[in-house]
Amino acid sequence: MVANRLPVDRVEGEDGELLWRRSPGGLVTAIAPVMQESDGAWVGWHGATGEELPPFENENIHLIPVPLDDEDFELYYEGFSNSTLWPLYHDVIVPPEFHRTWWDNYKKVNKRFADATAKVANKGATVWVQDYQLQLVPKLLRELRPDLRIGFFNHIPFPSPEIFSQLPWRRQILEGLAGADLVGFQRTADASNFLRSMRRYTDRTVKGSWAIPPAHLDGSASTRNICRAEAHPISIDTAQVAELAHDPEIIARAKQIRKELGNPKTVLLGVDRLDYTKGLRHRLKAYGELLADGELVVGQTCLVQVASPSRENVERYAQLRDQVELMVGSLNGEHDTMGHTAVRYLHHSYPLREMIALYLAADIMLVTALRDGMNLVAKEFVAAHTDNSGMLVLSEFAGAADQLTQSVLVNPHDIDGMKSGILRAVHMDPLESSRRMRRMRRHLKEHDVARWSDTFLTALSQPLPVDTLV
Ligand SMILES: O=P(O)(O)OC[C@H]1O[C@H](O[C@H]2O[C@H](CO)[C@@H](O)[C@H](O)[C@H]2O)[C@H](O)[C@@H](O)[C@@H]1O
Ligand SMILES: O=c1ccn([C@@H]2O[C@H](COP(=O)(O)OP(=O)(O)O)[C@@H](O)[C@H]2O)c(=O)[nH]1
Repeated sequence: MVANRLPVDRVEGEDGELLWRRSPGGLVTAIAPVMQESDGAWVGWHGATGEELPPFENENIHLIPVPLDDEDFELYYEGFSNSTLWPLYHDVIVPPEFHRTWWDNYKKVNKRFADATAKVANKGATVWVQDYQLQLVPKLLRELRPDLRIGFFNHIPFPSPEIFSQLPWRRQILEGLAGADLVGFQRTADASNFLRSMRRYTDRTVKGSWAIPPAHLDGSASTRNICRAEAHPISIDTAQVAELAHDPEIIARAKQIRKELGNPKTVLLGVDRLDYTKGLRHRLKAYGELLADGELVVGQTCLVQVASPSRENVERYAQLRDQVELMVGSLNGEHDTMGHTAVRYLHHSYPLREMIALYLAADIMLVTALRDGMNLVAKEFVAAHTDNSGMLVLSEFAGAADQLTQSVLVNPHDIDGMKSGILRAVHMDPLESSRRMRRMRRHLKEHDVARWSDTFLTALSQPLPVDTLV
């Protein structure tokens, strides 16, 4: 497994001691259980800059750290990955920036990951590269180690060719990905966007889900390096979430959370990295209008919004924090009473057990992303409600909308539509909500993260249908 992040981050404790903390985000949530069951190694960055660490074990996973220095952090991680690719791939919600120095460093760091992987992979091994930070690794790795079988999974959306074409290095990125035998995406639309760009910007021929390099000069067909693109929607460890949801301590904690909120009739919940893709401002606007209209009343309703810190030095993230905190302050100023609050805003990151307690404490989960690869929070909320209580309000622009079709689907750009969606969820007949939650939970039981990785790895191991392709 090769990913920008290892499952743990190196952080400093209060007394300056060095500690390991679980890394943020859904990629780690999904990959960690898969790797705990495997005897492979995980190559990735350990979250701190300027130190080289030897390989080590953590929670039964063999970890191989790849170092990043301050310059890599600024140019490769905050720059090209999170200020060029991230906004470009998420519908240009904010304008992507294109800087040649960032691109140069992205190439350099991708090479470092490819070298580290080439060094540790056994002969003929399967290597699975994760996400947009490492799109050049498949090709670099194939050049170094033609014996490997290489898969790639893109956790975020892949944009339409019209948007992707803005990228000055679009051809190099596509060729980098095409080094993989199989490129997986969250949604069918992402896979077809990728194949359309392959057709438009490389010399490959696209046949169905295959991107085939040109024939050799002697006219013989080129069977090496044929790449296939498919949708493989990621999921969660459904059984683990359900098990934690039955843990008496966690159930007690959920009750305590509701009590501390003043036992309102309806608890709404949002849990997001503080990211402009998550639609936090749109959500707060809709909620604020429902309070102003008198459709929801403080004391009877409370919104708990967890906004976990993310990419804090990137300007757009710092701006978003200011905007969200201004909105929360103003909402609370206007609608709070002495005893009750409109929004309980928490700029923190919580461990899994507390996350499950929060899901259990909530009646309605609000996932209103403007664009999101999958959104595992939506799936975790449904899986945690093993009694089929509660309801999920879900943006149609999150990958999870393809699977959680029994949720209340909303377009977060349509504030009136979102307000009606929230009210529909709040007032839904319990028989109907319970039927919908049951169907979604059944889906998640069958389609968990183990099935995701099995299906992907099985597809990756299949031989090429050479006769039909060349
Ligand atoms: O590593 P960070 O920069 O701190 O960001 C955290 C992760 O965010 C993104 O998560 C995505 O993967 C999830 C699982 O597939 C998916 O549900 C979500 O929609 C995506 O946004 C990012 O893709 C990861 O690489 C980051 O580690
Ligand atoms: O305080 C927090 C906030 C989030 N998460 C986890 O982080 C993941 C977020 O994944 P998602 O796909 O929803 O979004 P991403 O952050 O990857 O864009 C989920 O597993 C959450 O349970 C967590 O452990 N603590």
